[in-house]
Order: sequence, then C-alpha cells, then structure tokens
Amino acid sequence: MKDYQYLVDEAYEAQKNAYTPYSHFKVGACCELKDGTFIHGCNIENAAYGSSMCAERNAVFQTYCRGYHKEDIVALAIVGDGPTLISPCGSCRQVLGELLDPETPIILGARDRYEVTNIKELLPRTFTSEDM
Ligand SMILES: O=c1ccn([C@H]2C[C@H](O)[C@@H](CO)O2)c(=O)[nH]1
Ligand SMILES: [Zn+2]
Repeated sequence: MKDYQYLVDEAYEAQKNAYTPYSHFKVGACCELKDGTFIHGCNIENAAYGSSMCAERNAVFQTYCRGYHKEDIVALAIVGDGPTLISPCGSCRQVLGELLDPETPIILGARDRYEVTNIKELLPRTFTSEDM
C-alpha cells in the first residue's frame, strides 16, 4: 500500500486557512496532481450557513479553475479537526463523483492514521449526465 502521509500533511497545511467562525470545525483538503502540484482547499463558512463551502469541494474546484481535469488528479486527501476520520458530505460526494475518476484514491486522514477509499465506494450508483 502506497504511503500517503505526505498528502495528509499537505491537507493539514490547507486546514490552517479554514474560516470557521460558526462551527469552529476546521477541515483541510489537498489534491495531488500528476505534475507534482499540490492544490489546497479549506472550509469557508458564512453567516448564511448554506452559503458555506467544504474543504474538499474547494480543493477540487480550485484544481479545475487552474485548468486541470480528473485525468490530472493522482489523489485527494481530507482531514478534519479531531481524532475521527471524517468523510465527505453528500453534496461533496456528488461533486467528486463528477470531477474525480471513480477509483482515484481519496485519503481520509487524522493525526495518527489514515484510510484510503475512492468515490466509487463512497457514492455507488451516482446520478450522472448519462442518466438525463
Ligand atoms: O467533509 C467535510 C465535512 C464538513 N466540512 C465542513 C463544513 C462546515 O464548514 C464544517 C462543519 O460541518 O465542516 C467540510 O469541509 N468537509
Ligand atoms: Zn462537503
């Protein structure tokens, strides 16, 4: 099994910029690209709570904003604020289902451990453009 500790560490770097005056729950994420680039994401909250954005969606959106696509993404790491391994919310799963390859490794990390999954496992039978 590949060692993804370096990517968990990057996600913790990203977490430092989280803006969480409401939940006080900071999340960090990092996309690793084939060309060696790391693209960070963190959660950014808003007084209108529903206008907040999750860390992993910020990381993947930012990746696409810079002109990269799913083929360029090697792995995505996500870390939360405590001892548990957090996993993406439903909205993020739907977005990751479209913007990541089904088997791209998703690393769910904490300070002392991590687990590797993918969006095929997290969101089976995704609604896609093929269904319309
Ligand atoms: O996978 C997750 C789960 C939660 N959050 C954020 C949303 C909100 O800002 C805070 C508490 O839910 O954590 C993420 O960024 N990613
Ligand atoms: Zn989310």
